[in-house]
Amino acid sequence: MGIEVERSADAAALVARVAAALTGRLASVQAEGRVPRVVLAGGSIIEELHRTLAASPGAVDWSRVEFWWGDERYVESWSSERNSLAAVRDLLKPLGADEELVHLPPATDSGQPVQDAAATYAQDFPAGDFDVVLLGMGPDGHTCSLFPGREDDVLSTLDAVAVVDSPKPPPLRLSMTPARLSRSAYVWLVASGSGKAEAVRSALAPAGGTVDPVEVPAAAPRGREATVWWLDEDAAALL
Ligand SMILES: O=C1O[C@H](COP(=O)(O)O)[C@@H](O)[C@H](O)[C@H]1O
Repeated sequence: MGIEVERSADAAALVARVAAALTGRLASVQAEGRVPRVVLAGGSIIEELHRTLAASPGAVDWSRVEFWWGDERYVESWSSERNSLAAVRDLLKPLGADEELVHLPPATDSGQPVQDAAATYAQDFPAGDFDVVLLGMGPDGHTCSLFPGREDDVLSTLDAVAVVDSPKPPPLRLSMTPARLSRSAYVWLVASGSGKAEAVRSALAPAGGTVDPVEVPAAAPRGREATVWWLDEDAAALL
């Protein structure tokens, strides 16, 4: 299935729109009597989204939502480099998430080597699909901790991989694979700013017409119902 594009005028309009879409989706899953399963991410625009959601929680019972992370930096649990620490502070605590439903990825204080930590991280994933996977994207086209040219990570059939030499610090990371991220009803990637425009073009309007997911990992995860790239005009400028 292809990637749908939703454009917003600027970063503020973008996060407001994604926040409204997410609260609507979660509320409708709850109206069906299910506990929604959401995968969170890190990165600048996603952190802005967290703060917007905390201020506009919508008609969602946030104590009845389950959370995972698409990737995590493998550092101490208290490190400010952790994606999950920012999300807990800015989103989950303000909205009253139930700690029992928050699946924090392992940290180095677990004492595990990073390869073992990746297996522990994956063991905590649900047997079924996610409802919404939220993704950010780096200017190089990486998403989660899936970096361009890392074929073993991008094409892995495992649910999660250990990244030992990330080109973006810190070097040790845990990441869901595209195979696992794609086990979701919806995959929503959010990108803002001119720094992401070239990566957006490479994924959505590539020279020659075909995208190599190994070179543009952000293009790899696909939702079972839909894959939507939510862009502001600066990020979409080269389409
Ligand atoms: O390292 C990471 O970066 C990406 C993108 O971050 P951004 O600040 O350039 O928007 C993010 O999606 C990922 O979760 C994070 O670990």
